[in-house]
Amino acid sequence: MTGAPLIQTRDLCKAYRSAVETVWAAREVNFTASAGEFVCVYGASGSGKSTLLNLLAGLDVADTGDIQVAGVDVGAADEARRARLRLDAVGVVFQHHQLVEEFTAAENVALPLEARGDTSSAARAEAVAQLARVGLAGLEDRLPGQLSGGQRQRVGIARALAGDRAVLLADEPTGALDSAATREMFTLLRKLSDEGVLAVVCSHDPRCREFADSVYEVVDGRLEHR
Ligand SMILES: Nc1ncnc2c1ncn2[C@@H]1O[C@H](COP(=O)(O)OP(=O)(O)OP(=O)(O)O)[C@@H](O)[C@H]1O
Repeated sequence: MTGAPLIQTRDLCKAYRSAVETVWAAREVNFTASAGEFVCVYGASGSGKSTLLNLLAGLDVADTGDIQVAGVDVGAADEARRARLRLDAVGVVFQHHQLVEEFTAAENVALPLEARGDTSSAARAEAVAQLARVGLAGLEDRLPGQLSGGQRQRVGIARALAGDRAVLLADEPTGALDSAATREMFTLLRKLSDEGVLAVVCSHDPRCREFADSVYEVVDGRLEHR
């Protein structure tokens, strides 16, 4: 299922400059992706995958070019507006789950909801629903240390999607997982896309491409459709 474009970039460029060199981490990136799409992005180490995700998430700012995400002009948005975009529409997960170890699964998922002003009972109900959606019903009150690596990463996905966020940006989400948990993670991401989520997944793992609707390679900052 694919629908309206949720991400559109035009000629996005980002360079990192030091006294000795200029590294083009994004070069004229033109990228469109829609609701319900599972996009796999791969590329050599240092090619610019994380830079692209960080630009899409508004965690980093492009030098030139346009970027629209969920109806927001990210290039024109200030830091507060970009943070709000992440709370409302764009969830991000990384290789390491970045859960708060002292909080239960449900408390972790509730964090962004409480940050945007939901009451604690509404946040808890939504957290329980999101945990069920990622296959963790019944494990809401476990601490991260009482979950497997794959389960912890699922909590991270539930947290990223909590509040009905439509875009999921995942940077090497299976990098710390074994082979079976990796396959389960891609199966979950496929299911979420089938439910309407736009998932943009940077992954070295070739199995990611089997599950994706569209596949891109980043080569020296350029995004090439495969
Ligand atoms: N904050 C920064 N300052 C300077 N250079 C940077 C910075 N962030 C990234 N780079 C450089 O930009 C290029 C792209 O980096 P990026 O992390 O986006 O690549 P990547 O494809 O995600 O790599 P990996 O697979 O190793 O995570 C690399 O040459 C990197 O060294």
